[in-house]
Amino acid sequence: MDETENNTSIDSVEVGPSSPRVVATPRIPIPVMMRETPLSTKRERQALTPRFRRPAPRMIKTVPQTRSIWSVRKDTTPQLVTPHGPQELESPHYDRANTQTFFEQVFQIDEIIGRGSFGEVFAARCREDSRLYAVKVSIAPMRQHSMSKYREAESHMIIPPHKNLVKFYRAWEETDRLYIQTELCEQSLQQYCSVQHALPENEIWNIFVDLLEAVHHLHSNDMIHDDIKPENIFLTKHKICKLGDFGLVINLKNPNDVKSAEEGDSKYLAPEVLNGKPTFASDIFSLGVTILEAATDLDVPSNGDAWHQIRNGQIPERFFVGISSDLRVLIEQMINKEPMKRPTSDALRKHLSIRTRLDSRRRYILSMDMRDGFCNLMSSILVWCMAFLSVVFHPVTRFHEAINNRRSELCAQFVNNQQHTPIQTPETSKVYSESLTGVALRQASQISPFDFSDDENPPHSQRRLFTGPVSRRLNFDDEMEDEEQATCSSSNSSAIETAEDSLSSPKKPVIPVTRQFSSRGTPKSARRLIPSYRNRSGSRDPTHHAGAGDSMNSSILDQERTDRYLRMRLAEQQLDWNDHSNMIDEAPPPMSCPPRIRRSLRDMPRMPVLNFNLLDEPIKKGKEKPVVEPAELRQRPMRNGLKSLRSRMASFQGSSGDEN
Ligand SMILES: Nc1ncnc2c1ncn2[C@@H]1O[C@H](COP(=O)(O)OP(=O)(O)OP(=O)(O)O)[C@@H](O)[C@H]1O
Ligand SMILES: [Mg+2]
Repeated sequence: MDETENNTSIDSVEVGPSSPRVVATPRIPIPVMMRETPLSTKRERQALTPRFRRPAPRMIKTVPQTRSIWSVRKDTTPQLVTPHGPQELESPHYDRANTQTFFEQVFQIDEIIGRGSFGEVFAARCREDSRLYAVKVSIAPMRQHSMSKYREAESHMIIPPHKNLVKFYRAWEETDRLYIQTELCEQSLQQYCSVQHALPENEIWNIFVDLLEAVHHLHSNDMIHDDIKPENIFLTKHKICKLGDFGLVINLKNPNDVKSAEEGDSKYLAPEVLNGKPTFASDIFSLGVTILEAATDLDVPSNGDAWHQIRNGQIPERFFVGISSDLRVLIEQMINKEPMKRPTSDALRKHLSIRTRLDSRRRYILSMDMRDGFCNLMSSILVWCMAFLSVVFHPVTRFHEAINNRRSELCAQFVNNQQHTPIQTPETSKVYSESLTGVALRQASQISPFDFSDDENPPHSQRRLFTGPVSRRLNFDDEMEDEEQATCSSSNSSAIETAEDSLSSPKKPVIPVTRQFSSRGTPKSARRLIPSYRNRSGSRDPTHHAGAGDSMNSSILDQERTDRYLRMRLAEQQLDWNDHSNMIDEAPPPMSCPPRIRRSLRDMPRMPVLNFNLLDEPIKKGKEKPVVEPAELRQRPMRNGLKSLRSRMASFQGSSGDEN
């Protein structure tokens, strides 16, 4: 085709000594199909074709089931593949009795990271050392007695390890499938290039140098890789290139390998291999195409004219824009049609551009290895330390926990045992209980702490008054039971007033009594216990019709209660507060008691013993005087401690004496 007729084509622009005329044409994008040459970059192809997005890899928990046309022997025991033949495979995590495969038992499978013609590749964490590996599993069960059965595994074992080759760990066979465990890399060069497209030149040189080292290592060991391509080249997290997939590797020392040599990927295939056997030079050709693809983002053709165009050295100039002449020359030499004209790996290493980079690259890889080794060492030391510390401090933490629990148990026990309220007046109960619970009395002057009539769940400190041994100890006699207990517990002294109940019986003398259970100020829990309250609330209930017997009983009960109350008040009045011989001698609180409670107990005056005999004395009818509740007591402000109670009692005594 005449170039002058198509001067709008980019590919028609020829620059260089071979072209006499340089035609500077405007760079109008032309669809690939209309171009003179079918070669294009991968980015251009992506722009023309609908974008295909590979679906996210599926999380696989087990090795997928596959079918085979081959009838296979189900040998379930895993066999380690070694250069000296199969050997028994052992692992502390493998249980023969378990129906799962060795792979499923010893590895925790993360995801599928790749699929090839041979098999599927899984990223899996080995339970033996908790590290991640790539495990390649053959898709189809392999034919029995197949000569090439273990080729990839054998190649891995034969090739001496090299920093630019994917590291091999082990291979085993189970249920006629081959498993190859190798080092896990971050991604393949093909994946990296498909994202980055044309890579910067320094990265290209690094890749070139790494791959050249790998190829040189293989060639110097009489091995031909035969499948060099970006899909079989892997990048680590430090961007170090590693050559992998030794499925087609030819060991020149093994005549069987040479005989059964297969062609690699046609995209990267040297032209002479179509009619012959792979050679070192064919590897160099594949490496040259790989570097060309990485450097120019060329969409490498697998066949057709474009395939021949590359092999004839007719790569349009535009692909080399921005690439140094050194790199371009080396690439062109490597993809030379004539295998004899291609440089050997050794000759390439001696090239000035590569030789200068080899040393720095070696140092970089060494430093990264050392860094990784150091990080691994530190992390394993850290894990050991953490394990050690957790073992050492486990008993200490348990001990501390146990002591704390015991201490709180003892405190609770002590508080319960120390509750003593021999004088069962609302005032004393309140003072004592509040001193225990730490509720300040000044708060009580504003809001009665016991007025939670509408609250079924009073605060914890208040709830204590109605539970436990306090109320149980208040039984002066069996009959009093709930009523008296509740009277003593319920310390709403503002409830002292003339009893409405006593007015219900006109025959009885009008005696001022304590209204024991007012609907306001008496906790519901206490109200429910008390028959008088129940009767009262029952009479309010329109559905409740109390009979004559009921009212008689209740008036007798009220009378009794009033009598008892008056006797109690008399007993209180006759207390000798200065008689210390009559005091209860209590042991000091133990040290396990919280200091706050200990302090309040220490500051409290000792409680006098109540003379209960007074209660048993027969009541002298007519002699008893109605107790008039002093206004001071009724409107009593809630003040601190027994001191105020004592002074009030004294004044009350005095006032009653005056009356006498
Ligand atoms: N060690 C590894 N680290 C990370 N990814 C890997 C590793 N080995 C394989 N892969 C991924 O799995 C894909 C297929 O792996 P591999 O090339 O070994 O399989 P294959 O069956 O030989 O395929 P093909 O014959 O097409 O080359 C690779 O392209 C790569 O994406
Ligand atoms: Mg492969």
